[in-house]
Parts: sequence; C-alpha cells; structure tokens
Amino acid sequence: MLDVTALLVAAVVLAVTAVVVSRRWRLWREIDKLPGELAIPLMGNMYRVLFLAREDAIAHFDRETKKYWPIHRSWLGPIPEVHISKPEHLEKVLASSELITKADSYSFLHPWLGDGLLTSTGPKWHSRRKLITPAFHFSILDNFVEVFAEKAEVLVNLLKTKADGKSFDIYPYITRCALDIICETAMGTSIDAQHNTESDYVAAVYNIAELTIRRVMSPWLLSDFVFRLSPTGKKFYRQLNVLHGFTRKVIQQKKQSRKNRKAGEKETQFDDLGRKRRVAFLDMLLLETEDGKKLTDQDLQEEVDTFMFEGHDTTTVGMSWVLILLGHHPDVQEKVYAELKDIFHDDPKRSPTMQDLQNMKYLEMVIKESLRLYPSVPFIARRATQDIQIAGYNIPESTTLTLHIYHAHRDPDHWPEPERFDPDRFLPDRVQGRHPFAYVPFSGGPRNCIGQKFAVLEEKTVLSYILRNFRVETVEKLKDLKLIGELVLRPFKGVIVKLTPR
Ligand code: HEM
Repeated sequence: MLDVTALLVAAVVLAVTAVVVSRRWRLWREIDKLPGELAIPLMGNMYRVLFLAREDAIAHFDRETKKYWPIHRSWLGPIPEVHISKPEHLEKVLASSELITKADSYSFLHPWLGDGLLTSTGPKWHSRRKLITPAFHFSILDNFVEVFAEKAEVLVNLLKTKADGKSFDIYPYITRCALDIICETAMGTSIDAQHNTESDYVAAVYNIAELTIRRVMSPWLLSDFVFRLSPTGKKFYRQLNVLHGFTRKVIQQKKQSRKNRKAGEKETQFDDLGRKRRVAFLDMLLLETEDGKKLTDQDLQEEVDTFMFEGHDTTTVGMSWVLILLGHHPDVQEKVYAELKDIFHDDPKRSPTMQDLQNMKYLEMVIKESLRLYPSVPFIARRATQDIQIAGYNIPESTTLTLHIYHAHRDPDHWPEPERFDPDRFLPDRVQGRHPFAYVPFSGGPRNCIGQKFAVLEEKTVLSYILRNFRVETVEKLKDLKLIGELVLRPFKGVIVKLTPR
C-alpha cells in the first residue's frame, strides 16, 4: 500500500516538474530570441548592475537600450524582462484594455499604497477608476488654483531670502511646496511643510521613498521576512506607521465632521485658520461613499496615500527640470517672462486665475518639452497577462514589460534632433500628425495618469510665481548632470540654481 502511495506521489511530482520545466523552457526559448546581453544561469543580467553606482544606472540602461534598439531582453535573475522603446510598440501595450496589470516590482509599493489606483488591477481597478475620475473634474481643479497660488506665494517669500546670486539647491524648497499642495488638495489638511521642515510626517514621506528604493536595489531584502528583520525594514515600518497614522487620523476627522454636519450641526464657511473651506479629493471620495458606493476606511486610506505618493515627487521634478532648462536657455526664459508680463501687466503681484493659467500657452509648451526630455516617470512596467507579439517577436505571458518613456521621447524617427530643447515642437501645427504614443509623460491608454491636468495647472502656477519674481541661472552644464531614475527622474546632486530678483 505504502509503495503505491509513494509511486503516486512521485508521479505527481514528476508531472508537475515536467509542466514547470517545459513552461520555463518555452519562456526561455522565446525570450532568448530577443537581443540582449549575455545572461548567466540564476543570476541573469543582474551581474551587470549589482556593483553599479546609483548615479551610473541610467547611463548604463541608456547605452544598453541604444545598443539593441528598439527592443531587447534582460533577465532579472530568473525573471525575464523585455524593454520596449518605440512609440509604435508602446502603443501595443498601453492602448490594450487587457494588459493593465502592473509588473511584480510594484509590489514594493504595496506596504505603503496597498491595492490603490496605481497598483491594483482587474475589476477592482476598473471600479476605482470610475469612482475616482469625477474627483478630477475641471470644476474641482478650479477650486484648487487658489491652493496652488497660496503655497507658491509662501515659496516665493522663502526664496527671496536665497535670491542673492549665490548658488543653492532649490529641490527641497520645491518638494515642500508640492507637499503642502498635495496635502491640502488630497486631504484638505495643512501641514505647512514649507515652514515646519522638521515635521514627522514630512520626514516620513521623504524617508519612505528612499527606503523603498534601497529595498529595490538590495536583492537580499526582497523577502518580506528578511526585510522586516533588517535595519532598513525596521526603519521602513516605523516611517510607515507615521504616514498611515496621519492619513488615518485625517480620514476619521473628516468623517466625523461630515457626520456632525448631517446631524444638523452647522459648519462655518471658514476653517480653523480663518480661510474659506475648500473641497478636497477626500471629500469627494466620502461623498461617493455616502452615495452608497462603499469604500472602507482602508480603501480611502489607499487612495489618499496613492495621491500623496504620485502627486508630489512627480510635479517637483517636473518643475525642477523646467528651471534647469530655462537656466540653460535664457532666451526661452525671457520669452516665458514676456508672456507672464503680458498676462499680469496690470498687477505684477496678482494671484493667477484659471483663465490666466490657460493663457500661459508658451509656458505650457516649455513644460511639455521639459517633460519630453526629462519625463518625471522615465520607465513604467506591466506584467504580460497573455502572449503578445511585438516587432516580430512572441513575448510570452508572465514576462515583465518595461516601457521606456524616456527613450520613446528620444526616438529620432519621431523627434528630429532629439536631444535639443525646443518648446516650439509643441506648437499646435507641429503636434498635428505626431504619433499618439510618441509623447507619453503621463503614460497612455486606460491606465494613464489621472492627475495630469492637476499636475500641469500646479506646475504653471508655481513656475509662474518663481519666474515672475526671479531670473534663474544654472551652475552645472546639462551634459555633466548625472541622473537617477529611482521612482522619479532627477539630477543626482540636486537642482543647483542662482536666483536674482526681477
Ligand atoms: C508631472 C507630474 C506627473 C507625471 C509625469 C505623472 C506620470 C504618471 C505616469 C507615467 C503614470 C502611469 C504609472 C504606471 O503605469 O506605472 C501615472 C499614473 C497615475 N498618476 Fe500621475 N503623474 C504626475 C502627477 C500626478 C498627480 C499630481 C497625481 C494626483 C494628484 C497623479 C496620480 C496618478 C495616479 C492615481 C495614477 C494611477 C492611475 C491608474 O492606474 O489608473 N499623478 N502618472
């Protein structure tokens, strides 16, 4: 009897092994038809990046992508990854309503963002996206212009103390301004990060991104068990408690105040600081919840945390690159200034209205060209949930598809002289006829960025404040800047500028 059982177990183990091996064999055979560097068993191509300095990684990926242009493969240990850079090939993935599942690497964001809009997939993502889309309606964004302006004014006042022609890193100033903006618009709460630089919450937002990156770059921290026990993991979870504790508290307070209002308690038109009350994304989500579309506290927290994550680093680097590029191109900076003078001629100190922001046509072209050359999110990744044919190759299910937004924006077939900064590329007649996936800083298709209009309005407001008040110069040459593309694309050594008052 024992022999029969043992035989059966052995047969099952053999059959399962045969299926796994044949699947791996097929995967390996298909993937290795694509060009790419020599891969070694188990390690794949990781040997090429393991000892690479952080600031050299982008240059390395750039060389590799150009060498095998327009498509190549690499192996992250046993995991195959296909790199896609041509707009026509990006379209195949991004436009698909099937290929909407994020790559496994996004699981590093799970402890922080849970299964929110950025990381979820399938029916959960569909229903969330439908629910959240109205929160980004134009009328809601209109109510945020005042917030953008209020925070930008604080920024300009702080920068006045630095505008002595000496160089300094403007990046932390812009980060704190963007943090103030997203806190107020997402949660309706003011942390005043710009004055309160020592706040636990502000430090936690900073640290959590840094610790997430440290984990991604350290293969020995991949396992949750090991990570939790490591010093990096312990620090990570301490910071996570601060972040989640804060958002949880804000959600509870908002819910309570809505309950009080329903119970007949009259809410004043003004908040504790004497400012007119504004609607935040969280209010919109709570409204949806009261309309019967149930979102648990956990769901609300995931979405608020996702806005906090996606909504400040991305715009910070976006604005930083505009300042760097304008520092290198004083002629373009003067054209932007002339446009701003034209708009605000009656009162140089006036806060912008939505109409003013819409009139900043040239600044918008500058922002777009800057996002072309330096897209805030240079690479995104999906998991192939089915076989897919690209450039004559069959890419099997379960492969990681890494989409190089950075390289699509430099494809010489679509962008003549791709390295040249030229905002006129976005003149209406030059945009016409361009491939729809040649320019995708906000991704494209069904999983594009829900916050893109918000981002451009915020950037226009803050940049217009800075440029109305200061002339910006840069110190380092563009070609000497080393980039890092961890979560967002930024200059490794900060954004060093000189400001002089206008
Ligand atoms: C210049 C600024 C920004 C850039 C360049 C940018 C870029 C992107 C990109 C490339 C994606 C796709 C990510 C992926 O597929 O992995 C994305 C998704 C997303 N972005 Fe943005 N983003 C910006 C600002 C914002 C802001 C301000 C918010 C919120 C207030 C926001 C919220 C989101 C969300 C929630 C998603 C996930 C959408 C979904 O999957 O349905 N983003 N963004």
